[in-house]
Amino acid sequence: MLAEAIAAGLEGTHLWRPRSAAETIVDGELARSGARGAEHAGAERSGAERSGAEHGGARGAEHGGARGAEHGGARGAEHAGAERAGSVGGDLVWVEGLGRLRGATKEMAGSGDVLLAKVMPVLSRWRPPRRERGVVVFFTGLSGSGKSTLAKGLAEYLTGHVDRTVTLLDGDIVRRMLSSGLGFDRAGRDLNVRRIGFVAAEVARHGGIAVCAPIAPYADSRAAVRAMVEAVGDLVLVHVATPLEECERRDVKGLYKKARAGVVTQFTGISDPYDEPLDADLRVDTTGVSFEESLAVITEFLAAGGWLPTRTTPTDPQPGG
Ligand SMILES: Nc1ncnc2c1ncn2[C@@H]1O[C@H](COP(=O)(O)OS(=O)(=O)O)[C@@H](OP(=O)(O)O)[C@H]1O
Ligand SMILES: Nc1ncnc2c1ncn2[C@@H]1O[C@H](COP(=O)(O)OP(=O)(O)O)[C@@H](O)[C@H]1O
Repeated sequence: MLAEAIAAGLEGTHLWRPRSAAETIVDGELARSGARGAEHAGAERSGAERSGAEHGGARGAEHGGARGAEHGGARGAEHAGAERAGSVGGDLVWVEGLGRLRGATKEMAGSGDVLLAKVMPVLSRWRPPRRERGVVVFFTGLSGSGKSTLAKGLAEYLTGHVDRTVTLLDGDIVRRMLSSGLGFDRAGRDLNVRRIGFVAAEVARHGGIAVCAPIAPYADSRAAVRAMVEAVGDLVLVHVATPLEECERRDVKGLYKKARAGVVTQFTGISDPYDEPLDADLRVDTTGVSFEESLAVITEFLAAGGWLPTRTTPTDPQPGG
């Protein structure tokens, strides 16, 4: 009971959620067996279902046809297991810690209350509930997929609705201010993305929200970012999975045309690789979907995951409004 009391006391009941269908908690201990992952997705899923988006990946089916935004892909059964263990804020670490704590207190009969009073402040500092925990929303995707538009929209939305600092680290801005001089070869991109991860992790360390939007084409660099961020807070990886054909059709900056002509070299998707993320927390294809719809999918995901108060989703009435 002690562990449950601590989780409840922290308003952090979400922390009890196993991260995938393959992981569960049995009597306060972490086990990898089965069913509870999907069960826990229920409450989180409802908001996104209202918007016709898919959530809580164990189901895996896409709503709204080919144009629908797909949700929670990496939480799906296909990604269950090792890839997810310890990710999304390292909740398993938290759960395991509480499990161990619970085991220890069983041997200390009668001392639970005293222990609770002592450990609560420590645990609270170590792992605050998600609404207060630093979080990095990291968009990745091809040029023209919609990263900057969505990142800017999300940052503006958060600034207006959440009482926390919001830092926008857009790819273009970072390239000018933080990574000027770096090229688009592998080493340049890797360093650029790691720098973004470092700055974002510092924001998260102090309880803020960082919204990042580089292409971040390499799995290794993204993994390094995840490690940096999850040491201090949560990472929500959003794969803006707009297909190359659509990005090229948009050709917002005319770079695809130049890349096809060989004027711009090492262009992601044309002459340089993009590693499709296998660990994305959310996957959004913006093809034929309005900006407002895509943004709502993201804010609802964040609200359902406990990072935002549920009432701040764009479709819900706002205080005073
Ligand atoms: N060779 C090549 N490949 C891809 N992109 C190129 C290239 N050269 C310039 N650009 C422009 O730079 C923007 C991508 O910069 P990023 O810092 O996000 O890239 S990376 O994460 O370091 O790979 C990218 O911006 P977005 O279109 O906003 O993604 C491009 O406009
Ligand atoms: N649902 C959507 N979400 C975001 N952008 C969209 C959407 N639908 C169309 N777009 C358009 O796609 C383009 C994406 O450009 P941008 O945000 O600069 O992409 P990136 O930063 O990935 O290079 C913009 O012109 C934007 O208006």
